Amino acid sequence: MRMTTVREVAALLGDSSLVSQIESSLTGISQDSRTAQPGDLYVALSGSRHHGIDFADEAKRNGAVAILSDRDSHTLPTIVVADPRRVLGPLASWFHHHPSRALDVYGVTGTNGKTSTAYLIDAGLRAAGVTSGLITGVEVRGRGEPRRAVRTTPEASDLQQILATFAAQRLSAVAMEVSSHALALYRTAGTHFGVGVFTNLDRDHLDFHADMDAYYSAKASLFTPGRCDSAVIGTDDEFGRRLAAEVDVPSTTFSTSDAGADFFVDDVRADRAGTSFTLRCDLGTLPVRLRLLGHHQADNAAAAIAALYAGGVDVPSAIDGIEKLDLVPGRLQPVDEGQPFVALVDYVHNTAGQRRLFPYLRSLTSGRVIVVMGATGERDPGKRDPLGFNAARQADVVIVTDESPHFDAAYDLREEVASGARRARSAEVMTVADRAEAIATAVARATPGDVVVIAGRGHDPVQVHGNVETPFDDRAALKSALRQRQSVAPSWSSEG
Ligand SMILES: CC(=O)N[C@H]1[C@@H](OP(=O)(O)OP(=O)(O)OC[C@H]2O[C@@H](n3ccc(=O)[nH]c3=O)[C@H](O)[C@@H]2O)O[C@H](CO)[C@@H](O)[C@@H]1O[C@H](C)C(=O)N[C@@H](C)C(=O)N[C@H](CCC(=O)O)C(=O)O
Ligand SMILES: Nc1ncnc2c1ncn2[C@@H]1O[C@H](COP(=O)(O)OP(=O)(O)OP(=O)(O)O)[C@@H](O)[C@H]1O
Repeated sequence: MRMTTVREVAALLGDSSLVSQIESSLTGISQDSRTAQPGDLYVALSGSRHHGIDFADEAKRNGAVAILSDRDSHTLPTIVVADPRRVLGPLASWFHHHPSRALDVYGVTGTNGKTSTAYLIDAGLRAAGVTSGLITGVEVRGRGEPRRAVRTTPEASDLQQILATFAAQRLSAVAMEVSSHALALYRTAGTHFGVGVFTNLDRDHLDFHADMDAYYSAKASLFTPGRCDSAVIGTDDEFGRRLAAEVDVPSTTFSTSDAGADFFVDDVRADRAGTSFTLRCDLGTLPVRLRLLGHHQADNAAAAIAALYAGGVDVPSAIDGIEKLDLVPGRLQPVDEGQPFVALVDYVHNTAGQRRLFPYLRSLTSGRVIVVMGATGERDPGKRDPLGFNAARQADVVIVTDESPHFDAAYDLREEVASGARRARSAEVMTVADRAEAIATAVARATPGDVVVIAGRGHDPVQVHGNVETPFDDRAALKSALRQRQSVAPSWSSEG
């Protein structure tokens, strides 16, 4: 991608006089009136609920000096362009002196595995001596204190600010998640990716994308020549195979099923201690032993290794770091209070994730698999029934509870999931509205040798009812329930 000059920005913005006029006074770019700062250009976007221009007065009160929008405003000097959302990213990149050009940016997209793969890439970079920043739905981590993430992929103005901070901190690389929302909403426009990774694609987010084709196209747009130098593509599903056939940038494939892939994952073994596999590639036959749990982490590790190879990183050193990664927060995270059964927290929230997760859980026990689950509000209603059905087909006890209803009715969410579970006619199904109580119920029902998994929220530190955020961490709640049960039954005598 060519460097964007003021002239090119003016072309983007269509009004060079105003650009040069504001350029000297511009000290920031914001797309939210509530967080606009003195000296900001406020980008008033048209959205599904509001038009930002309606908040121009607030932006002005907060010190904004000009507006960029698709319509004029009498509140502040306004640059009018046809599609401000498309312009925002390149403009923010220009404003921050194109930070992504000063960093090796690894972008990971796909339905599942984005967070895990980003953490694995980061671990591999650090072990290979490459200073790396991390931008995931869990945290944003540079050299300073990590910050809790607000989005899986930050808004365009925030993203460029973060990348500029990483460049100023003299980091050499970034591993980041790229959500399909971010791609569809041009949040990563203006960002240059050295390596783009496509993990997999299956049904999710069809509340936002019109259909699977639109979902695929959003993901595929990451791998556009000029925006992304090389692609690493998982070819275990039809969309990955389609992308590998269509992509116009140099690409590398990884697979657990196709021995002809550039990186072939063979002989995967997953137990309670970790996951081992053999990676066959032109570097040879590489044995890999992860501390991470679940067969699917072999897929993510292969994606990370292939990405680092494509990025020119020393692979043996990178593998050493990947093997030492203890945990991806909230992804099959064990909670152990000495109980005689396995207790895990996982972020699985779609049927593709369940299809990989439940066989692993089943492999850990000759006893029962007890799952606590629900569905988040304002997300793909069409997946709720299948989530319940699929869980009940593979678990023995399904306890349906609240996740974050947002403005959806919590009772309806639970009933949609529970009716799917009951339809499976195979597991014991119950609904417990209060999440802490649901977790305590699972712990109370568990007997020695069982597996308990608290699914759907992973690392998520808050539950959202309406617009009220209440702190709630599944890992802490599970720990508390285990301690509570031990306190009343120190011998863990079974109540199941
Ligand atoms: C579905 C989605 O992603 N929507 C995003 C989209 O909202 P929108 O276009 O509907 O915007 P809107 O709410 O109508 O507001 C229009 C404009 O007015 C601005 N505004 C609004 C109110 C105000 O007081 N002041 C103000 O300036 C907003 O910042 C926005 O620019 O643009 C907004 C700002 O650009 C985002 O905040 C908003 O993210 C919402 C909050 C969201 O929840 N997004 C989630 C789904 C998301 O992005 N998730 C992905 C991962 C996938 C997942 O979570 O399922 C992620 O990358 O995090
Ligand atoms: N490669 C994979 N294939 C299938 N399922 C996976 C894979 N990796 C992880 N999962 C499952 O999906 C869940 C989410 O994993 P992860 O957070 O790494 O992916 P993600 O794409 O970032 O998810 P999200 O988009 O919700 O942030 C995990 O808890 C696990 O159950």
